[in-house]
Amino acid sequence: MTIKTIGFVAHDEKKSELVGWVEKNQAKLEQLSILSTGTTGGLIQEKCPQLSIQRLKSGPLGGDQQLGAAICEDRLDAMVFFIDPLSPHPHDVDVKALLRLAILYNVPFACNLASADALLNLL
Ligand SMILES: O=C(CO)COP(=O)(O)O
Repeated sequence: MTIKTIGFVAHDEKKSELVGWVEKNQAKLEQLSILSTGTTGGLIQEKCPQLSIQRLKSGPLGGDQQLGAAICEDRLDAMVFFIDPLSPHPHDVDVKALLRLAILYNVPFACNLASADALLNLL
């Protein structure tokens, strides 16, 4: 499996965890094109200006659906989505739809630190 493009998403309570993980692994991630929901992508870009990040809409405004479309169109090879399991989200249906498409299209995705570390081994 060749991973050229990766998606990054995190719910608010998980954003600092994801930004820290990307910072720690940026040397490996620099070789990839990155798609990210708007707010998550902005925070990552601030800390890691050398990464090439295409920022989509914010998640609640359609960013999760844009990532889903990228999966359907074969434009996303892997995804790290740090989900907050303890808070309700108004766009929960979008989150579910994105995960459903990742499963359907056999796109590897990681939803916590341990699985994100494992995903890195595919790069
Ligand atoms: O809500 C999100 C994922 O469901 C993330 O969107 P943002 O990165 O724009 O906050």
